[in-house]
Amino acid sequence: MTSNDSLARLAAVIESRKASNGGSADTSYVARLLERGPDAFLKKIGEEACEVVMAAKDADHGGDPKKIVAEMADLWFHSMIALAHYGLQPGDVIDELERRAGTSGIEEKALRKAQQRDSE
Ligand SMILES: N=c1c2ncn([C@@H]3O[C@H](COP(=O)(O)OP(=O)(O)OP(=O)(O)O)[C@@H](O)[C@H]3O)c2ncn1[C@@H]1O[C@H](COP(=O)(O)O)[C@@H](O)[C@H]1O
Repeated sequence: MTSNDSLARLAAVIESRKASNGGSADTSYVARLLERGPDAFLKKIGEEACEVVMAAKDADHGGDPKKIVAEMADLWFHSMIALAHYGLQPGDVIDELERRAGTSGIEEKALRKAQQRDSE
């Protein structure tokens, strides 16, 4: 199974929880978060991002880098709940990364700054 398939499968589960309209909030963590709304899952995204940073800093000081994987999985998972809430798909993010492929971040930033200057 490719990573795209895994993301698509998880997105489909999240969509099915969304379709239950909070009906399975007693048994489903996803349904519960969707029912609680953006404040709940956006807070989790912030927390999980901090946990990724902490795991990476631990790894810098001799900790196990695999902890970064676990924290990053939590971050991706909660981010996917946000995507579903806003009617988006992981494929939209992958398409955006594809669109950026081959464009250096430095080149892109210089172009953006030039466009900003032109519009001022
Ligand atoms: N990938 C995940 C996944 N990753 C993390 N989590 C849950 O995310 C929660 C938050 O993680 P934390 O480390 O912050 O734990 P916590 O302290 O219990 O969290 P809070 O009390 O702060 O909410 C935990 O309860 C994890 O179990 C996930 N819950 C579900 N999934 C996927 O979503 C599917 C549907 O899940 P349900 O909707 O629960 O059936 C599952 O089959 C999985 O594929």
